Amino acid sequence: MMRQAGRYMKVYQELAKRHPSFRERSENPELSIEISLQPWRAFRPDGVILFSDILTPLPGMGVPFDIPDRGPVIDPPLRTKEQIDAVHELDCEKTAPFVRETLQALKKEVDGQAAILGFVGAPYTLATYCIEGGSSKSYTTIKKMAFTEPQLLHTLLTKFADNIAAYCIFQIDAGAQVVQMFDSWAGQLSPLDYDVFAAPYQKRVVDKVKAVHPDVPFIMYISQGGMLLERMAATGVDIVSVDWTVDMAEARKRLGPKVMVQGNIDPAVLLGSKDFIAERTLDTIQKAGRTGHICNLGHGVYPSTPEDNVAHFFKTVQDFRWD
Ligand SMILES: Cc1c2[nH]c(c1CCC(=O)O)Cc1[nH]c(c(CCC(=O)O)c1C)Cc1[nH]c(c(CCC(=O)O)c1C)Cc1[nH]c(c(C)c1CCC(=O)O)C2
Repeated sequence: MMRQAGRYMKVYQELAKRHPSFRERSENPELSIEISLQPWRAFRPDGVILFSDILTPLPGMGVPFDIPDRGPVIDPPLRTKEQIDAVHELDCEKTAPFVRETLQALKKEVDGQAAILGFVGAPYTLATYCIEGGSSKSYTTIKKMAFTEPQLLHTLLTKFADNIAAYCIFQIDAGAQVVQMFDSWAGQLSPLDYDVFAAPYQKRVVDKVKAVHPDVPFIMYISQGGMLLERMAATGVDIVSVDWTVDMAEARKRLGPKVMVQGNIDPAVLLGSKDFIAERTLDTIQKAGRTGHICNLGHGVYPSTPEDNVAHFFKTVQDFRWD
């Protein structure tokens, strides 16, 4: 599951109290290995995701960030040509050796019993944080740049695409067997602008990674991406992460047999009864069909979810057999 190392686990919440800095939890291998393994030990999923963040490689490009409370803060935000020109090439080994160490340790610990997943942020979504200075509701600062100084934004997106491709390859070389790219906020663009500011850079990352590692499955996720399924597949990814804004049967029909899918149960379903969780999970499995489906939620587990309900979701999937 995405965000499986999630905030809903009590062992995680206790560890986070002892180590209140997110950057420490995600950049100290001892901690990030431990956190990554918590859900593996509890639920035995088919995949174990690196505990990290999409912003983690930014300091290595000259863009420091902090997560003082809930959301990320980038101060000063990137808004001028001088600042964007100063964004530099990412030396993964020099600036993010902890990611390699964590992936290597996970691979060893899990020992082939589950797939190790790495992940990265897509250029457009990373740019929203850098230009807005953090999370946003309306994305007016980045859109103003897109619509008044497009060349400036294109310069930044190109640098991010090349660095993120290198970072993806670094994760695969360190042991990631699947990679997922999050372009969480690309769905906030009109389709016209998505095709100019998001899609070409997603594709640039996918093409560069595929040139080196053609057989490593690549997953793409966009928040509220239901209307973008065909566009997501057109980047050349192997697996489209589907959220609950679209029915899984319809998603399969629209994507055709060559594209695999991940998803798409509403995480709020896990706030319901055990029977309800099983019913909705089986509905998704049936609709996705026999092959090419990673059964998952459409997004991360909400922090208020009882761990027992998460366990029931896993059990429902693990006990299921096609007849
Ligand atoms: C809160 C936040 C952070 N970083 C970010 C946010 C969202 C803010 C916003 O809505 O604009 C940015 C971010 N980080 C991640 C994404 C892509 C996934 C998505 O769309 O939700 C996005 C958009 C992946 C992630 N970010 C994280 C993971 C993996 C770890 C996990 O399983 O939670 C992933 C895939 C971890 C993360 N990242 C962060 C924290 C505090 C945590 C750990 C959980 C916690 O302590 O509460 C900081």
